[in-house]
Amino acid sequence: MFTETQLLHLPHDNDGVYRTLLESTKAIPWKIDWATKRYVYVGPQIEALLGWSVGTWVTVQDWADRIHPEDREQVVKHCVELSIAGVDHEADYRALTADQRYVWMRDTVHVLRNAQGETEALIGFMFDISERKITEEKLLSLQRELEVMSYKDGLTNIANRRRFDDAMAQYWERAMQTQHPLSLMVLDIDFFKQYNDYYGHVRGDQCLVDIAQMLAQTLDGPSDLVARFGGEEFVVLLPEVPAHIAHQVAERFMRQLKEHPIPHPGSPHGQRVTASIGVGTIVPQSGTQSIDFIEAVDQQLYLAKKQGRNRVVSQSIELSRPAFFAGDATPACPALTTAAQSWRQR
Ligand SMILES: Nc1nc2c(ncn2[C@@H]2O[C@H](COP(=O)(O)OP(=O)(O)OP(=O)(O)O)[C@@H](O)[C@H]2O)c(=O)[nH]1
Repeated sequence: MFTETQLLHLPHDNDGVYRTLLESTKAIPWKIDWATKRYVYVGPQIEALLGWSVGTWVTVQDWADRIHPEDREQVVKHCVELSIAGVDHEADYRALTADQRYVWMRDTVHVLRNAQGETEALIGFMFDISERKITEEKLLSLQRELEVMSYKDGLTNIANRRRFDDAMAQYWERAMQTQHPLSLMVLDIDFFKQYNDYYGHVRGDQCLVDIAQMLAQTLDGPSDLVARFGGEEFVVLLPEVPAHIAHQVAERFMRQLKEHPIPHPGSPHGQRVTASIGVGTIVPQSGTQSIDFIEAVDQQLYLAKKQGRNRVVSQSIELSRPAFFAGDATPACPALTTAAQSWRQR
């Protein structure tokens, strides 16, 4: 235990008013002599919070030893550096309790300096901030949950359009840097209006869920991304995948759809649900835009529809650079016709 001389000396505190005040707050006061790195005083509240008796706080080593190993190095370094520099500071860390739990603490430290400006002592307060940390962690996890939700399609549980747009921007940039191919599939369910008309919207929704799952199961690349583009249309991004493999992936999905038929009495293709798929592959060049690539692949989908549906149409896509790059009046993507757009508007 501390002897009376080791305890904090408060001038003009003959009746112990200041000490009583200090020791009745929830914040735990302490003082360290900088030359010896020994505790001169620790408020008795420490025992109620951490279980370590006042007498066990002898040197700063006792403090450091009771910091969570994951927090220790960074907290000690931070506090020592600022103490030497004579700068007041604070630190949050997990403190070990006598019964081997951890409590989140905030230490606020005031540096006392002598007439020469040298650090003489540290005084401060420890606060129990566990409640605040729990609330912060709950908020963080809610925030993460919201972020995940904001990237998911509510019906099918796969990625949504927002997630696709982000992934496309990222993969496009990477493919531009590496000059590796990037493939895209755009898939649209055939005669889906008739499916809804025949079975109703609830069964229609279930069909979309089944197609999304089947599509997700068809993919095996670690960075492949399947997303619902909107309505009964899906997109699949295949980074680092050349044209012939992308075509094979699309055909694999078509086989799945055939082997696990979803009845569709209104469809001329075997009275089962079928899909049309446009596939495109590109090695992006500077000055080209991902939106032009998407539209060019969309045009392959349009061709698949036009040629009778229930098929895959693939093409390697080369985009012209926009006029301001090429220095002439060539449109950004001459391959794009308005046909794809007019089909889309139907
Ligand atoms: N159940 C359900 N239906 C949807 C959803 N989103 C879009 N649809 C329906 O999908 C149908 C799409 O119809 P169309 O664009 O004419 O396409 P289609 O009948 O599949 O014809 P083709 O694509 O030309 O083969 C419409 O009836 C929409 O109501 C959805 O979330 N749930």
